[in-house]
Amino acid sequence: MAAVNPDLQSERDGATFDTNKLTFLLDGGEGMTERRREVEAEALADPEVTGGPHYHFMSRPEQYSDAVRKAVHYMKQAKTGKFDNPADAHWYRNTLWPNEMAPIGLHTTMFLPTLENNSSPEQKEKWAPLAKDFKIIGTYSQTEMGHGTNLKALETTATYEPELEQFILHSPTLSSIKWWPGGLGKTSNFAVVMASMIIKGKNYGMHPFIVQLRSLEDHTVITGIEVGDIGPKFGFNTIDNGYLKFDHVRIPRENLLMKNAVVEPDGTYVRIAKNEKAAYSTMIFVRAMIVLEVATRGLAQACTIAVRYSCVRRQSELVPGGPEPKVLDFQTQQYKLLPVLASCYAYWFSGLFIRMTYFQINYEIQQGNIDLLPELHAVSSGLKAFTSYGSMAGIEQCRLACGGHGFSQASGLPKIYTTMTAGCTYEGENSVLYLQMARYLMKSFLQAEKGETTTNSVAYLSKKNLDKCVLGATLSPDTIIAAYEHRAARLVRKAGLRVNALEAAGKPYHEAWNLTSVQFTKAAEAHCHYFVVLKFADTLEEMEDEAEIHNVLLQLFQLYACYGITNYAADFTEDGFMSQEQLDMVRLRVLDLMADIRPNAVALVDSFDYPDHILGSVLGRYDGNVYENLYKWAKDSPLNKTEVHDSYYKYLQPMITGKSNL
Ligand SMILES: CCCCCCCCCCCCCCCC(=O)SCCNC(=O)CCNC(=O)[C@H](O)C(C)(C)COP(=O)(O)OP(=O)(O)OC[C@H]1O[C@@H](n2cnc3c(N)ncnc32)[C@H](O)[C@@H]1OP(=O)(O)O
Ligand SMILES: Cc1cc2nc3c(=O)[nH]c(=O)nc-3n(C[C@H](O)[C@H](O)[C@H](O)COP(=O)(O)OP(=O)(O)OC[C@H]3O[C@@H](n4cnc5c(N)ncnc54)[C@H](O)[C@@H]3O)c2cc1C
Repeated sequence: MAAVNPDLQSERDGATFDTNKLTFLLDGGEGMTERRREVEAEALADPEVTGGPHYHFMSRPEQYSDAVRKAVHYMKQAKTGKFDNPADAHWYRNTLWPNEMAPIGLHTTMFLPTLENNSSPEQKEKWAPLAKDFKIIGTYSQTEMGHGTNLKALETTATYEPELEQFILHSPTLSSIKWWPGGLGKTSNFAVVMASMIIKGKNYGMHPFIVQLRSLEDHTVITGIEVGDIGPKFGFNTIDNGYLKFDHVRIPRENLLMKNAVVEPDGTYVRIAKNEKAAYSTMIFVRAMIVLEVATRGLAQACTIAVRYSCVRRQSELVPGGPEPKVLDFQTQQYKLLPVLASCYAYWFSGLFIRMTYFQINYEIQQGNIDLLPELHAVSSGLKAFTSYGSMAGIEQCRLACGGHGFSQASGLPKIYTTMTAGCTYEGENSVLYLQMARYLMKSFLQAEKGETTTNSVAYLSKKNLDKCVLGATLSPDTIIAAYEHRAARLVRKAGLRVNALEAAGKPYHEAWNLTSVQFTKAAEAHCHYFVVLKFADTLEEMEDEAEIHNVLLQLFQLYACYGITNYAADFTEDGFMSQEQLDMVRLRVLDLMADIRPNAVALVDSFDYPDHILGSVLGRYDGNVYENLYKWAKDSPLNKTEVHDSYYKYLQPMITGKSNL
């Protein structure tokens, strides 16, 4: 390995804590880190993983094709049973497709989980092994050209015919064509298709059906089905998001996944699930995973790149006539990057929390206890929206902080951004998810107004909140949490009271709701902000024995919280809760905290522990040897393969010389 750039080495030498120990905390324990590193090291040593063509120098069809090559490599490895632990599979995939979507991504994240969680025991026994062994490759096909959000309006029909015990799948309109499912266009031969189930003229709403799309022999499309790729996108170009149209395609009754509802041979419909939204369960799972796996990790990579580069890049003057400083020594550069880095840590701890909570509550749900489903739905929706919006803005901030070189694909940042930002839309558009959280907040507000106790994430709504902020210069976690609680409770209450007032003035509830939805979206955001602050504080409380790490995490916590207060100052001050003096103090503390964190900035991003291959960035290389590798990158550009490009002979030469050598 090349020598490390001394400007980065000096940062590492000056760190006040052991990065390894912080990595253990982020991974969930030393054993988890060791295992992740083993899996990554094995993948990195494999030329099938690292040795393919250069991602950025391929056309889109080449990018897709190379991603399929990798998919086959992955599936061969998986078939040996080496990824029986889902976490191992996950680390391997992240190394194989760094910031790319695998053509079989939906197979692993939604198709298989839907088969496992929505099938009857017999169906699970039949389908899950086929999917696990990649004998069939599937996707999750729900969204249509006309509707993604409003699932009640999905137009694809599955009409039951008792005589033959079959469902007939049909796409009755242009807008009913399935549109967007990942891996649908060219890769998958099966899909879970969400369709409105009709029995004897009655529409029972969206249900999951397993449907074969292509021959298992030669991949030709099944009669009555039309399927294809939807074309190039803002990102996600290694995956064939697709369209799918049915023309009266018959499938057996048994292809309705029957864990939550059964259709008997004579067409009798029997609901089994206690909650009518049981068919939405895979979406909850993915939303809960997006927080850490998509939003936070994307941001962590962008921070790694921008912070390292900011310690390698020297520009301008700090001391008149003095040497050019590292750009991270400018306060404005710290202001661009360090609050973003703090938010990344904040999201990380919320991500760990919601992942664990998902598995705990889902276990309860599988045992038949659905009491906590509304809480899980609300928190996973809200956190997915809050963290993906925050990461989207944070990654762009990181790109801006890298100046001109940030705009080059060599920075790795455009790829990280376009892949991550899709997470603001898929799996529930963010405003729509905030409004789901808002429904929960409205209900909880009404409970609190009645004097009932609210619990879990909304416990603060029925508590007596402080009227005056007691935040002082020590910035204790308790006083910070109290301030965020006050803000969220006030915004929820204000929105709730407005709904009530509009209704009292004669507006129907739906109109009162729509007229309050901007306020409610802000209330939902404030609630999520509070929750993320709370989970960060909980993490600090649980790890008090690691003094050096605790110190630096406490600084990050304080920076995250203070920066949030300065950004939303009106929310904290307009009702007189926080005084102008307190706000001024918080603003100054942001600057002081940045200075405190600055010496550990590189160590804090090193702790995310991303191998260079995953970062895919010339600017963020671990060794900091940026300039020589930027030069190499440019020389590798396909446009430089010949001294004179073909376009000269085609277009320029005839214009300049009046003749053509072609
Ligand atoms: C190791 C592993 C790593 C993994 C690593 C992951 C990587 C990850 C890569 C991903 C790769 C790309 C993957 C993209 C894949 C797609 O994008 S798949 C398509 C996703 N589509 C969506 O998310 C659609 C969004 N829309 C919806 O979810 C619903 O229609 C809405 C917006 C929630 C509204 O639903 P609705 O039926 O109109 O319901 P609504 O009348 O609003 O509410 C009725 C009641 O149901 C409740 N409700 C609504 N939804 C739910 C629910 N899901 N559950 C429970 N209750 C619910 C409401 O709270 C409400 O309750 P009440 O207030 O009445 O008590
Ligand atoms: C990269 C990517 C991958 C995807 N993968 C899959 C997949 O594998 N499988 C699959 O089935 N789908 C997939 N999707 C589809 C995705 O789930 C939907 O696009 C998403 O749920 C948003 O729905 P929509 O497109 O209908 O947006 P729309 O609902 O049309 O959103 C447009 C605007 O309308 C607003 N809006 C809509 N309804 C409301 C409301 N009730 N209140 C207030 N505002 C509202 C939204 O906030 C938004 O601003 C994917 C999408 C993308 C971009």
